Amino acid sequence: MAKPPLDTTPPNALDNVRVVLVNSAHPGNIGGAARALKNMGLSQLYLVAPREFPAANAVWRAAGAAELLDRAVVVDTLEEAVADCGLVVATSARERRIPWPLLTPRQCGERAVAEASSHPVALVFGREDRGLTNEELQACNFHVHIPANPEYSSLNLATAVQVLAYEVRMAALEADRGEPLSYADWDRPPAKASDMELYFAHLQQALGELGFIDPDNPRQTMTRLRRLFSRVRPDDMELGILRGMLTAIQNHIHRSGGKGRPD
Ligand SMILES: C[S@@+](CC[C@H](N)C(=O)[O-])C[C@H]1O[C@@H](n2cnc3c(N)ncnc32)[C@H](O)[C@@H]1O
Repeated sequence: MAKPPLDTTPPNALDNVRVVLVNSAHPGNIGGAARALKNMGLSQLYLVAPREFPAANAVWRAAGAAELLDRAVVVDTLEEAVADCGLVVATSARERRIPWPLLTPRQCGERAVAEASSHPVALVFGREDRGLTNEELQACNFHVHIPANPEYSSLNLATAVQVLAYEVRMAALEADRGEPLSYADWDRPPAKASDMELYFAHLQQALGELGFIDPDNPRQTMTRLRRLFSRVRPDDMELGILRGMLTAIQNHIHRSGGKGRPD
């Protein structure tokens, strides 16, 4: 009897890493991404407002991975897709004006696997024609750029998914061999993406009341603060402390009947 192919899948290591496709235009790419995921032992596919889905072309391109399409989670916004995630990594084919903390694809795979044992991890991919918006990128902890030919660096969407899914699998196989990853365990889980969004809204409101920013026109200040906190990645308890501090500042402002900074 023929031996079954060697199963090198690390148990459970990959179930907590999801791939999020934002506003994909071509169902063939969704199918291609599903196939890439299944080839690499990943299974969680999230679709943010796909232009055409379900679609026969997606099933055709998915080939033997069509069940991932049946189980795909379809949501309206990126915020919903990553709400419960402790680590959110955006992929981008080009550099942005305000650079964000950057990971190589290899570091991304290692970090995703190291963190997936304690909380859901999201890898976010953009639209075929214009990638992710700056706002979407700024909702993520890290950016990953696949160092392709600088003269032609934009990969097909499903191909980009394949590259990162491969790195996640390689990191999972390394971890399974017991080779230590360079991330120390933390005593608390990192704050969830949805809690970070509530924090940023609270911060903007408090800084507005303080007179530090114009609430209607915060310019780059909020973006830079977002980047700062994305870099720090507070845990859930630290975020609670930060929100408590904001509330105390707001109470103080309200008690003194006005803005913090004299006009
Ligand atoms: C065809 S690309 C979008 C290209 C788009 N014109 C742009 O400038 O962002 C579709 C998606 O694939 C991923 N991608 C393509 N090339 C990439 C690269 N070199 N590094 C990281 N992600 C890449 C990103 O998620 C990107 O949003």
